[in-house]
Amino acid sequence: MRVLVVTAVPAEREAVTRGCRLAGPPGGQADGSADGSADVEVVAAGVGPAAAAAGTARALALAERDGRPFGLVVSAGIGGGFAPHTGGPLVATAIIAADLGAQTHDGFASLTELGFGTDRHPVPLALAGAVAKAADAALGPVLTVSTTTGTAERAAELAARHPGAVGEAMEGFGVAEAATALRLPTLEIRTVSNPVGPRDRAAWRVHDALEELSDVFTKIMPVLADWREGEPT
Ligand SMILES: O=C(O)c1cccc(C(=O)CC[C@H]2O[C@@H](n3cnc4c(=O)[nH]cnc43)[C@H](O)[C@@H]2O)c1
Repeated sequence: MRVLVVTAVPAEREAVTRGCRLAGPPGGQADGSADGSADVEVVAAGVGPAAAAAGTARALALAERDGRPFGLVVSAGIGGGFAPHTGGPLVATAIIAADLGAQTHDGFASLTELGFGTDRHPVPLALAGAVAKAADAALGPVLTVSTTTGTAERAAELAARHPGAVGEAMEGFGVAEAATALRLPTLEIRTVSNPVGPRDRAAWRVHDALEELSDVFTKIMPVLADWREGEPT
């Protein structure tokens, strides 16, 4: 099965590619079992949900045209962590558009609450759990925003609205929208570069998070290689 991994920037794409290479070449054993590596293509689609959706849709469409369709799509990269997840890998149990909706007199109303569609995408939970176990990652909802949280108040507002949320990033919902349009399952995997909250660029650990991202993909490649479409979600 082919896996499409979508990152925002080239540095994340290189980190994922390094991690995949360390897991060995794609292919399978003569008996059809996996050899611990998956056939992975990694694209850097740009920052934010719109760029992510466009880049994902393009990659999926080209693969369909070429007769080499993908079976799984993964949104991956660095991200913010909600306390207590201020470091390490995160795996989404749901991919949620946290600021897609309307400001009302009663506060924020999501797209779902407005009746205009969905503000969340499910993930194949059995696969997410296996990936999280392999990567020693925290499991929980990952929020997609168009504006990075910059205050403790906003972080608290998001955490209260989405109990159990482990992380925040800017691409997952866009990737999931494009994947869902082709009825493909989506995962989101992040490594924490900073705590979600007050804007403090000095607190960002981008290099460490990129190193961790490589390590995560080396660890999870056998899980991705063994997974088959249609398995329990
Ligand atoms: O506020 C700043 O000065 C600042 C400095 C560097 C980077 C940013 C970003 O907003 C990076 C967004 C980019 O990285 C992902 N990311 C990483 N941490 C977070 C976060 O806490 N909230 C949302 N996105 C985050 C994101 O997926 C983008 O690709 C700001």
